Amino acid sequence: MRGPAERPVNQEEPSEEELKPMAQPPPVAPTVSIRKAFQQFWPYTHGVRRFFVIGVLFAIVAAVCEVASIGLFGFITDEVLSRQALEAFWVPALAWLGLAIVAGIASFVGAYATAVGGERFLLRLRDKVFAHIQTLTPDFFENRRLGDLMARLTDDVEAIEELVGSGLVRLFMTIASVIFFAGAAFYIRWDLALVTFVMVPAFLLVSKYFAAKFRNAAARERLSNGTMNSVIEESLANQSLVQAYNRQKAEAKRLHDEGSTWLQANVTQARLSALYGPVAQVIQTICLLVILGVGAWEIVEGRLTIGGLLAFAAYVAYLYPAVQNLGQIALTVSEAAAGSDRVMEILQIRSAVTDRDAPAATDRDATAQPATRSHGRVEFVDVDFTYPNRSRPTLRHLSFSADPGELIVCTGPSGVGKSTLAKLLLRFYDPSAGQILLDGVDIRDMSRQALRENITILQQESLLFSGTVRDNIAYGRPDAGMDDIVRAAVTADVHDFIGTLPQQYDTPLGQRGRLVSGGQRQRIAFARAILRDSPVLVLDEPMTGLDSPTAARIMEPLRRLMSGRTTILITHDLRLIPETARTIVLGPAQGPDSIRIEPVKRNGATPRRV
Ligand SMILES: Nc1ncnc2c1ncn2[C@@H]1O[C@H](COP(=O)(O)OP(=O)(O)OP(=O)(O)O)[C@@H](O)[C@H]1O
Repeated sequence: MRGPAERPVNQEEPSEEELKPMAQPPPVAPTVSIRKAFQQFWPYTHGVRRFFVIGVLFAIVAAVCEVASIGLFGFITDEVLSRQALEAFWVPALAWLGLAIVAGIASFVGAYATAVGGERFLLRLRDKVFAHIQTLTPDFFENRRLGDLMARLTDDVEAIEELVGSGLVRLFMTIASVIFFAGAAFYIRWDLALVTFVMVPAFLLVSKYFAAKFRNAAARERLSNGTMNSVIEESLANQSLVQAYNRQKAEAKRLHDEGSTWLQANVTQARLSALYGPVAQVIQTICLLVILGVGAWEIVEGRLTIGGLLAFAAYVAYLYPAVQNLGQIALTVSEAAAGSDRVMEILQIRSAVTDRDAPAATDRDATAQPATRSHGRVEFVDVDFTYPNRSRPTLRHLSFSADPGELIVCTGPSGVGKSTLAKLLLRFYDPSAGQILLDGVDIRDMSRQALRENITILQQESLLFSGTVRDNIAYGRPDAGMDDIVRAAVTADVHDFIGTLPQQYDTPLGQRGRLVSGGQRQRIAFARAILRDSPVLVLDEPMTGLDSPTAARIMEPLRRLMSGRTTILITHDLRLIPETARTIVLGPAQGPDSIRIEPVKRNGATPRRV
């Protein structure tokens, strides 16, 4: 969170003063070219390309119909209007109507196919990016702001669709229109058409100038959109803290500041977009006037009919917006490139922890098999670990083993690495040195999925979702029947409490399960762990935040939960430690003897640390 607000916050509508442009944010130019961004995301269109092809083909049909209609208009002008021959009107008029209907149908089919292809592409790309993010270790999330990630998954992914989906279709359509209308203009009078083409480079230069500026503004807009989302997400997720500490105004100011940056970038984009149209319009008008002037002279000289001139002018009137559109597409694509840069960055991050492929596993241990249901023997063999962004090791020379069904208590001062031990066992990270074994197999030789099937972790804060009680208990075993769910709830001593809820097992638990108390959340989490029924259990401070009566109440369900499972109980709370448990006392990782295994802990005495 930021420091205290530096200037008073206006909680009403932002004043004119506040809406004045703030200090210009540093330009954030995308680091990838449009071509590279396109190459990166084009493969994701596999399976939907046919929609884009249909979109382009039907748009071309519509453009051909328009070209033919204009030809008919010229014909009607010369053959019907100039000669006042009404009988010659009906056939071209009917043909024109037919062309208009065909063009209408073709436009509809083309636009619809493009939209379907674009939406499917969006769905697929978002799924892929989300699936990729889920392969990354918790380390990635600890270093990122969730709101920004959400913006990348929604707005930025949408922008990419503009690049490789609808934007591409529009590009082809526009190029086809330029070719047809220019071809028709050349067909009528090639020399006059050449005059009109003299102005085309002016369009292209203007577009290039605008696109470069637009791209810069778009990159800033994408960035501030992500930051704004982060502020909203953080602030809403921590509302109780915000309100308890009277930080509403400061939070509103944070959002306002980020919103102002976003506003600036958007206003710049809108200004460029709005300016491009009139500038192009002026160029277009100059061209039309040149054509009319030269055309009038040609008519006077008898080298061109009025119908010919009107049709020619109409072709050019269609041609220039198409050329102008090319510039507009360049602006949209620039925006898309800014978004694609942010999505590509995420896709290029590789998880520090990966599943070994089969040959590598074979090199390591010819007998290694992915675990199905393990017996639950856990061994740490001389394990060292340093967090990626830290220079000092957190764990050094950690060795211990737990037999199937045994309880190992892990204690030691705060920050010494107890929770880290659990993260290593679940392969959120891999040790820097040493090995962790499950049933004698190095856990790096198992798939992460198989490993995690065998381990259930209960973290310091019981994490619940916003679904119902039933959904939350069945989270680790979605196929569980109601009987199993109820049995788990009874064992966790939470069934009676659930019976008092308005919709019993169908009661929604609210955002992060906040509609129930800490102790109730804890027991629901126990029921979830019981239902999952894995052979290894890691309990990270299961009593955190509970008062003595509540803690006493969950002791019995906790014992039931641990019974028959290899349990690593991380705790400072001596009430939890049974007489017979082996205790590991972690000390600061300064030397090889910093970890001590105490055989038995008695009389609630604190184990000594070496
Ligand atoms: N993702 C991370 N990146 C870098 N350092 C980390 C990370 N997570 C934890 N640490 C550091 O590693 C050390 C061990 O943290 P850990 O959470 O394992 O301690 P702990 O013994 O469980 O503490 P507590 O009893 O307070 O829960 C701490 O110094 C902590 O700051």
